[in-house]
Amino acid sequence: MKRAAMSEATALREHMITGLEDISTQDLYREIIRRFDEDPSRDGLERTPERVEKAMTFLTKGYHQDPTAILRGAMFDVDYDEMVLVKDIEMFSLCEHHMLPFFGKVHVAYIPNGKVIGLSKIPRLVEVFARRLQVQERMTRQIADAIQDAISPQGVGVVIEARHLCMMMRGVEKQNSSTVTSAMVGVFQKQNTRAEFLSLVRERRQDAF
Ligand SMILES: Nc1nc2c(ncn2[C@@H]2O[C@H](COP(=O)(O)OP(=O)(O)OP(=O)(O)O)[C@@H](O)[C@H]2O)c(=O)[nH]1
Ligand SMILES: [Zn+2]
Repeated sequence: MKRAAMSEATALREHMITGLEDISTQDLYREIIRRFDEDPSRDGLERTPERVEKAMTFLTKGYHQDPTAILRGAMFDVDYDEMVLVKDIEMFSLCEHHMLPFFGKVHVAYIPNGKVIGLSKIPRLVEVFARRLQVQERMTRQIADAIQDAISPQGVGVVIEARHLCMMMRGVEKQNSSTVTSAMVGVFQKQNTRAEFLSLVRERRQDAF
C-alpha cells in the first residue's frame, strides 16, 4: 500500500503545472481568492487559505486510507446467514466535476457466508470512499466491492440517496431532486433479496429517539 501510494504520488507530480512546484497550497488558495476578485489580505480572508487547506485535507483524506486494512481488523467467524443491514449512514462527499458537496444517506446490507464484519467498520468504509472527489455511482460500487472482496459474503447491496449542491446552488438549480444509486452483488441481484433489502431501507422507525 505504501509503495503504491508513493508511486501514485510520483505519477501525480508529473501532472504538476510547470512553475508551481514550489508554491505552497496556501499560496495557491491565496491566488484563487485574488482571481475571484477578493482581497486575500483583508481581515476575514487572511487566514482563509490555511483553513481551506485544512478543510480540503480532511475532505480528501480517503485517498490515504486503505479500505482493506480497515475491514481486515474486524472480521469474525459467525454462524449467521440472514441479512445484516446498516442503514441511514450519513455521507458527505465532493463531486469530482465541480468540487461541490453532495450528501445524503448510505444503506449497506450483506448476507454472510461464514464471516461478518465489525458493524462500525461499515460507516468507516463509507468514509474512506466519501472523503475523495467522487461520483455517486462509483462510490456506491466501491463500497459494495470492498465488502465483497473482504469477506466473500453471499451478496452485498448498497443504496445511496444524495443531494448534489452542484444541482441545487448552481447549474439547473433544482432544490428538491435527489439521486438514488444502487449496487447489487451476488444474491442481491435476485428479485426477492433485493426487494427485502429495499423494503427494510424504506421502513421508517416510528419511535425516533
Ligand atoms: N453521474 C453523475 N453525474 C454527476 C455527479 N455529480 C455531478 N454530476 C454531473 O456532472 C455533469 C457535468 O456536466 P458538464 O456539462 O460537463 O458540466 P456543467 O456545464 O457544469 O453542467 P450543469 O451542471 O448541467 O450546469 C453534470 O451533469 C452534473 O450534474 C455524480 O455523482 N454522478
Ligand atoms: Zn457536480
